[in-house]
Amino acid sequence: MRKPTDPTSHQEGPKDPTPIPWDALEAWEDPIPMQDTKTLHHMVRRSKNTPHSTTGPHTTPRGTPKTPHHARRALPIAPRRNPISHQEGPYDPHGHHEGAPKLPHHATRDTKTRRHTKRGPKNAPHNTTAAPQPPPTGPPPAPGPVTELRAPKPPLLALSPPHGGRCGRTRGGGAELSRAHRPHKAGAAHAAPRGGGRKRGGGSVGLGGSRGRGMELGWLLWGAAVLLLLHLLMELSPAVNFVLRIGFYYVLCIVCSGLTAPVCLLVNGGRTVKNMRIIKTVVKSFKYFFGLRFEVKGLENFDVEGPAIIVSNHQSILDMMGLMEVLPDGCVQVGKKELMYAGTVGLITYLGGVIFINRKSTTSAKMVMAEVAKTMTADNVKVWVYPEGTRNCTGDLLPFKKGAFHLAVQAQVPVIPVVYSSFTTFYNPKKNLFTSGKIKVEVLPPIETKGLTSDDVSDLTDRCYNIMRETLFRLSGRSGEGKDSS
Ligand SMILES: CCCCCCCC/C=C\CCCCCCCC(=O)SCCNC(=O)CCNC(=O)[C@H](O)C(C)(C)COP(=O)(O)OP(=O)(O)OC[C@H]1O[C@@H](n2cnc3c(N)ncnc32)[C@H](O)[C@@H]1OP(=O)(O)O
Ligand SMILES: CCCCCCCCCCCCCC(=O)OC[C@@H](O)COP(=O)(O)O
Repeated sequence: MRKPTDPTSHQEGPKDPTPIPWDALEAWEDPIPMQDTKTLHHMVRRSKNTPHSTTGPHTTPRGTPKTPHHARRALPIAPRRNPISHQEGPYDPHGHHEGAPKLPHHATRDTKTRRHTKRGPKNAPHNTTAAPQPPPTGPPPAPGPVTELRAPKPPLLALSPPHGGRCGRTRGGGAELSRAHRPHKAGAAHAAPRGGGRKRGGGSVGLGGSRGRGMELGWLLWGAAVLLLLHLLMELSPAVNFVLRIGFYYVLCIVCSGLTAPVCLLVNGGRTVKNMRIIKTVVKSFKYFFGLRFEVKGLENFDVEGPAIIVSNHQSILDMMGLMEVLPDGCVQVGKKELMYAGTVGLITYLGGVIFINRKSTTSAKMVMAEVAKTMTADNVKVWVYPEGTRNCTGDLLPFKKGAFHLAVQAQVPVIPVVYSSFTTFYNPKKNLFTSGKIKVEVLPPIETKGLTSDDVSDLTDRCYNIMRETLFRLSGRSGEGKDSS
């Protein structure tokens, strides 16, 4: 007996002179899950080579390999045409053809019912010459989960070898339009099944296409409607506007962190200040989503020899955009250790070289800062610190913590103050205010610490505080206020 070519195998078997009537597979009643077509092809091929009687009860000759159970399960019901005996004839949607494999018990339950009601007793020989049946009267049978008997729409791309053509080394694996969707070729080896091929093919492609387009249009319309509604709500309610915009910012941070982290790992291999370049590039794009503009002055003040301590005011989580807008190369930040656990944002801050401190423990914070003082010169990194130690969106400055200034004196590096104008003109959580706006940023000249000691830290802190507060008021259009208070 000829060894069948297993379409699922990639070994080339003997050429088969007559192409498998793949269209017959389309005649099968059930939509065949893609992964089962191969099983099906396998079954068809195997059984094709087993001599079958085409009349009388079907007996499997001795020695024919059994249909594996799983393959039987995959096999659908009542084929349109018997792909094994290739009998021509009208399609009997409820008849059971000779040669079609037995179905597992559960799958035949519904068919039995249907067959009696529609087609006479069980197993009656299929009358291939009978006139086409009158359309069934009464309500159509409810489609069963497995025994759906309506002509299925076969997958547009059926995994099957090209029809009759050659597909390189193996007969398996090609993807092609299935019979029902292929343009009908005149004089094809097998006439298209009644009510099948041409109509279904033409119809289904057209139908599928227009239905697909209709679905897309529907979704687009829905999307547009939702966006319009959201826009209206944002216009009408400051609270909705605030929540949606800040929520979007959070989502942007979380998602972009998750996407940027692998890039940092791939490009730089792990935790390094070099990742800040990548992070900076991504975060700098955020301003466009929120209609924020930065007006920067004094960037040349970052051009100091070697490391430095940068201190800036801290108003909100939006500060990350201001930070990245002016961040010089080789600069890490000091952040609260809770940030490390902020999901993907924690990962990206870790990869960016952020120094995490425990604000609740002065001792441990001091130890970390002392460690940084030692290494920053060796590593030639700048360190960005928010001396207020927390966010403050009042338009004024909180009293400064001294940690950054102890760090600068211990490392004998300059302190470079950076001031951002007040966000209160466009951002105030208490008033649900979050609109577009302009932020003025000024990098002030460095303050030298060479020769200073820890005793000078208090003065250094106060000096820096005053300069920065005055600048803040100036940039925020409140000049004249900062001079009198110390
Ligand atoms: C791709 C898309 C990505 C999207 C997402 C964006 C990701 C962006 C990626 C990456 C950027 C990440 C950016 C993160 C930014 C986070 C920002 C924050 O988390 S801000 C909160 C934490 N930072 C601070 O807290 C620093 C400021 N604090 C200090 O420096 C403190 O001084 C500290 C914590 C060290 C200690 O704080 P104390 O609460 O004890 O207060 P005190 O007054 O400063 O110190 C008490 C006594 O200890 C002495 N002392 C302080 N530090 C000392 C030191 N280092 N050595 C010796 N003595 C010290 C002081 O002189 C003071 O003593 P006497 O009052 O003078 O008697
Ligand atoms: C899966 C959980 C993800 C959580 C998403 C968090 C998104 C964060 C967006 C960027 C955060 C930038 C760092 C920052 O600005 O943190 C605030 C701290 O400086 C000060 O904290 P606090 O005022 O003392 O509470």
